[in-house]
Amino acid sequence: MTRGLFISFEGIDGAGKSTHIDALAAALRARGRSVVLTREPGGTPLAEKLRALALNDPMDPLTEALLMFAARRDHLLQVIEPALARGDAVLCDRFTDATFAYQGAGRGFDLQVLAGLERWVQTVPAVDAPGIRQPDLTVWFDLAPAVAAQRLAGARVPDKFESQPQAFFARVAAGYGARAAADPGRFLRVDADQPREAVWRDVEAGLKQRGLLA
Ligand SMILES: Nc1ncnc2c1ncn2[C@@H]1O[C@H](COP(=O)(O)OP(=O)(O)O)[C@@H](O)[C@H]1O
Ligand SMILES: Cc1cn([C@H]2C[C@H](O)[C@@H](COP(=O)(O)OP(=O)(O)O)O2)c(=O)[nH]c1=O
Repeated sequence: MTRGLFISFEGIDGAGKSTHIDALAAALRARGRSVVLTREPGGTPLAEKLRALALNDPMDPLTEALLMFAARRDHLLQVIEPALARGDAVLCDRFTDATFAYQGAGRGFDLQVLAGLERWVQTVPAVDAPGIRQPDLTVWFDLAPAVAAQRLAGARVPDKFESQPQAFFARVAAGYGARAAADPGRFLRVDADQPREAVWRDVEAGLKQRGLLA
């Protein structure tokens, strides 16, 4: 049976994740893989309710982090783990790196507490201790906040995070950089400040190089 494959997509709002997730899903399906496209926070009825709260209601950083991880636990158990057990490819628009980047670096919430929650939430029967479930690959769309803001201007109505000032996104971007530096083997950094076709070529090349795309 084909081994499951778990790929997350990360980057600040407007970096171009959504633009390329569908293309990767199509490329994998064209090669005969079953693909589950999903997102965080969200991906299950309960987690989508938590998403609506987390993205719209004001709350303190601990409450926000707990909602993100509560949504993640439900999503992991209901959707991601069963899909990986079937041998599917799971493409997830954001995962735990986003919590470290937004609630940790962006809001300034304690990274040690986040690391503890990560360990609790991502401990699953299919992964032998002391390991935890992590994406096999994280595609990180790296883009300067000023460029992302330009792309988003007029493109959609901003949610609670998207309406944050650029200084917030500069911290979030640095947070992603720190996560990537701590686990370089898992991260594929893509320069998102290029035309769409060039960004896609880099995504495709990175996957091919790792033997994840024929
Ligand atoms: N390489 C690119 N160059 C210019 N604009 C882009 C590029 N990639 C995406 N966009 C546009 O930027 C906006 C944000 O892209 P999107 O994929 O929704 O980002 P994200 O999902 O990371 O928030 C969209 O309007 C999209 O059409
Ligand atoms: C997964 C996750 C997302 N977020 C934020 C980042 C985004 O601003 C928002 C939703 O992400 P996203 O789905 O990328 O938004 P959109 O569909 O509008 O492109 O949630 C966190 O703050 N922490 C998290 O753990």
